[in-house]
Amino acid sequence: MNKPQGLNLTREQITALDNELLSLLSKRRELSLEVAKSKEVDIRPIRDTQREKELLERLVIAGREKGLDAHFVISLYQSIIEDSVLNQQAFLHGRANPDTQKTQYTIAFLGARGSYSYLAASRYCDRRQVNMIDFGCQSFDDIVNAVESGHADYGFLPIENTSSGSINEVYDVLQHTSLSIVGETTIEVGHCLLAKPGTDLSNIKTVYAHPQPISQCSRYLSQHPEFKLEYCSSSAEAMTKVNDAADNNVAAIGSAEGGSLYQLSAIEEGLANQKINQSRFIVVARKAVEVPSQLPAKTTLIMATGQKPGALVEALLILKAHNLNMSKLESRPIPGTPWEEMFYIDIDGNLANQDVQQSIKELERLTRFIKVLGCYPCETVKPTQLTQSQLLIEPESSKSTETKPLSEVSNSAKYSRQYQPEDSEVMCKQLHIGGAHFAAIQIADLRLDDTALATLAKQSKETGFQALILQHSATAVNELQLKKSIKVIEQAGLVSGYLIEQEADLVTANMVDLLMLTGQQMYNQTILNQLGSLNIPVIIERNNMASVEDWLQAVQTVLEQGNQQVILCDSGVRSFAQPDQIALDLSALVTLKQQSHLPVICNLIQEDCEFKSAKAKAAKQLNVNGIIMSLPCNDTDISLLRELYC
Ligand SMILES: O=C(O)C(=O)C[C@]1(C(=O)O)C=C[C@@H](O)C=C1
Repeated sequence: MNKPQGLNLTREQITALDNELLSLLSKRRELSLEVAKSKEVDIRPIRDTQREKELLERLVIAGREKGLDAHFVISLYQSIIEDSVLNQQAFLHGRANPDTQKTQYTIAFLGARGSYSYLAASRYCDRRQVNMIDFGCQSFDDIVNAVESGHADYGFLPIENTSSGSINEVYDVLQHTSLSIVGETTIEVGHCLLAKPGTDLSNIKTVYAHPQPISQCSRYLSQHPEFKLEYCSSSAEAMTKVNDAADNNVAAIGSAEGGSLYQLSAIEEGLANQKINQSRFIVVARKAVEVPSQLPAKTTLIMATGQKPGALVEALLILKAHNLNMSKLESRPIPGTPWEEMFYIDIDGNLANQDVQQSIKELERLTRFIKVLGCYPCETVKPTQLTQSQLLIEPESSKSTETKPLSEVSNSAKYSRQYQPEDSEVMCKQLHIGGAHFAAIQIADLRLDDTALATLAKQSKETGFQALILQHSATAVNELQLKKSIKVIEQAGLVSGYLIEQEADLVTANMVDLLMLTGQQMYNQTILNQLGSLNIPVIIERNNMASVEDWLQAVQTVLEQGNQQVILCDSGVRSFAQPDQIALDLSALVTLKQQSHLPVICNLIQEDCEFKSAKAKAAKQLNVNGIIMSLPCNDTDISLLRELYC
């Protein structure tokens, strides 16, 4: 074998080649801007997916001839095209709003340099080739105040994350601001464990992080019970703490990019539960902007429908009638009006569009309050895909061996609508959940004496509950006591259930009518497998730090084992600003109802009293199939239940 050329020489050649690649990419960008200019004149949409398909198809063939595989070529060009589309959008948006064209923007964001908000803001400025002047803030209110008062040109607010859902506090801030949404941007949130260079993982005792990264990395953190978690107001604060620490036994969760600003190294990478972990930010400014018709636009509305039953559904039907897609729906309570809620709706459409204008007019007649928060370019560039047959295009030379088309095997998950389009129903004696059936369930402490339990169970039945789930956090189940309690429940005409908090609790499976798995055990494969082998309904509660994807994965495990009587139960997720508080995740309910045919119920036990009613009613409007409350319930809960049954 010939002696290979020296490493240094090869590396020099690679460096030279990379420089050439960069020059070519830069030239491609310039040409893409030329295309934008001609599209501005011809008024043609920026996106041309037919052109993209032809381009990808041609490149896959050309790449194969040069020894490059199709997947590599496609993912490379999907990134290049995304960059090209976003640059064209930024260019045309700037042209349509000349007063926004400056050489520098003062940007208010959460935390300091290095925080995810900072990274999102600097990326936004980079794309527009403007300098960014930092205006780090301590809270969302401060960000809004900075822009309203003119101290900053733009504010960056995180609105949702692919693993932890909507950021409710930002929606609350939007209720009271005079600012308009003028843009959005999504960044990849690659969580790393950041420490001083040379620090060994085994030395780490304390981890500083913002509550959101903690929730998004819950699986990694559960594998490190030795870490003491310290909450910080931003990832930048977490990094500062590690930088300032005298010892090498502390780490922060943040991005590698942000960490480098604090001289920290990533000692562990890919901490997030989900492979794709992205955060979407909205950009707010004092003046609304116009979006040229060639750009894909989003319009965000805020509205209150009043207490009229079915009003939200009627409002959504207006959008449907105008063929408008709603990409997001969120609900928040209105302070001072405990029975009403404010809805936030993202519509895929331009405010200047006839259908959008007409729907707003029609919505005005139906609502007590409606305001457009802004119309802005949509920055989600859905990558163009090639079909299997296009991907299997073989180079001319190897066409002699025919490629068999891939069989269309359905791999849909059992919980999904692809697997079963219609809503499924779970029936258990007098308890019917799913489809058009709405159910109410209570959770009671097993330590109640039989007389007290009998009185409460009777009240529960009279109030409209159909099932009572017993809970007892003791290490071993007292079977005798349990049997007596179950008898009392059945005598009251209720369905009996047991809350599974540990493996040992599974002994109750042949005593009660149904089981509920606590969210804390949602990742316990042994329990999931055993629940899957049962022939009674099981309610799977979402872990308050788990993503919807993880939750559905747990449900899939149960379904695969055979048990098809599965009910999903959302008990809320940790709140962004107050990690000690649990709040129902309404946007997750929308996603869930779209993705899954299984019945969904909401557990209101941990919900803040102030927001409980508004949240429960919004959940009902989103076609949730039932609720869980604690036993006994108070007068407010009773009247809420009555309203929910209406
Ligand atoms: O050819 C165009 O129309 C372009 O705008 C250029 C380009 C590209 O970068 O290749 C970008 C966006 C379109 O969707 C298609 C192709």
